[in-house]
Amino acid sequence: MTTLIYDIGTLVNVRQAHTLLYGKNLALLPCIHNAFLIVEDGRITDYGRMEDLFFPVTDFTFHYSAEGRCILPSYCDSHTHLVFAGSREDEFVDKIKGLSYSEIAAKGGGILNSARKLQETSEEFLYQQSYKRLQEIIRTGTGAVEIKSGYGLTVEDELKMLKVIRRLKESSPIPVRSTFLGAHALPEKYKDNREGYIQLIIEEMLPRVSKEGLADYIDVFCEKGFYTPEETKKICRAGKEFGLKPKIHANQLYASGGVQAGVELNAVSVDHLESMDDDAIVSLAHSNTIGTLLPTAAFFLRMPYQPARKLIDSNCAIALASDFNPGSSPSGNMNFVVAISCIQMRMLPEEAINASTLNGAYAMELQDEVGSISKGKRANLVMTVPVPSIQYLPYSFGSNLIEKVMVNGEFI
Ligand SMILES: N=CN[C@@H](CCC(=O)O)C(=O)O
Ligand SMILES: [Zn+2]
Repeated sequence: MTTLIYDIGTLVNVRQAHTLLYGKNLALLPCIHNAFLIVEDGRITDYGRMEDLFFPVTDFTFHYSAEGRCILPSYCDSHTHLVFAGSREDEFVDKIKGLSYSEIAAKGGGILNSARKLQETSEEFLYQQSYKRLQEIIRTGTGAVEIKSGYGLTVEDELKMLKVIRRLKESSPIPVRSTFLGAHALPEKYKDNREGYIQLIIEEMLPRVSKEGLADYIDVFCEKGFYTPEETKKICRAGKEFGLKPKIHANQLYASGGVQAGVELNAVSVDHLESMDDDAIVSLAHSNTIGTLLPTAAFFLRMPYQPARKLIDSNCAIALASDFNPGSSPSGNMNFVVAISCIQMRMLPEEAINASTLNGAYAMELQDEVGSISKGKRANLVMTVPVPSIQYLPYSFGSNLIEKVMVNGEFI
């Protein structure tokens, strides 16, 4: 089945060969104006300028005129917790009344609140709720996603979450990557026995996760009041023994050494980065580890935004992700992530698009499948409504500017 899309106003992020984009290269966004795109059996097979399209449009099984609209690769959302049970709007109201994220966590809210809800929820119901969220983010333009466990916090409940992620992988039309986050918080039962819970993760959870092939990555919430850099390294090294590469939560609330721990572990990514000191920036800049910024978490928690400009100007490799979760970012809408990155973190629109597509794909090791308009990659694309320019997308935040979404070569 061959599909031609012609009269594309701007075909965005077109690259045959590519590498992870560091520093100033993040601003280089290759585009073709007045373009065509050919898709065969779900994959991109050709593209170019309209004047170089030598076949009549009627030669193609399906042919659509984009009538000047833009086409971009779908978003690659490399950090979510979209498998969760219920919502936490009561905490949202507590935050409005002035309680901090740490204060809410200390009074049994936060991650432990979601863990209690999840433990009481059946695998089937958890799957149904999560499947709806997955469908919703696909409709808003996400074409590949990473999903974490971490609201189970017991052997059986962590496995339950990971099995739900596996079912999503099987039923999802877009690629899904799975991350084991047993070390997301310290369960109540272990509050005086940290060592005991870490032992449970390493000796009981990890072997089962590995035996059942349930995860691609290992994550730890490396933060004051959660897990120390030393504990993070211990857990991630154990994960590596089982073939799981680290992608960790670092420097969200404090500059607590998480970035340096991630770099030392050769993590695929260190994520959050609201609280960066010079040491952490230098460490990240001299590494192959991607810094994944989650600006909607900073927005929702009213925290300082990630120092995106400083990170890019220091030559770090930056990705953007939604952090979709019930506590600190109850939205998986990557259009808003891109807009807020430009508005509040002073990223250029070109940088934000690259960081949420190609670099996001690298942050899930899916760069050969998705993240750019390249021959051989999946045709996971978004078509905008008529817009005057690419810069208009983050500028006109809040409007739905996506007219159509293509997944595996089909408009959904
Ligand atoms: N920071 C740690 N984990 C999530 C928040 C989880 C929650 O509050 O439920 C995050 O990435 O923001
Ligand atoms: Zn997170």
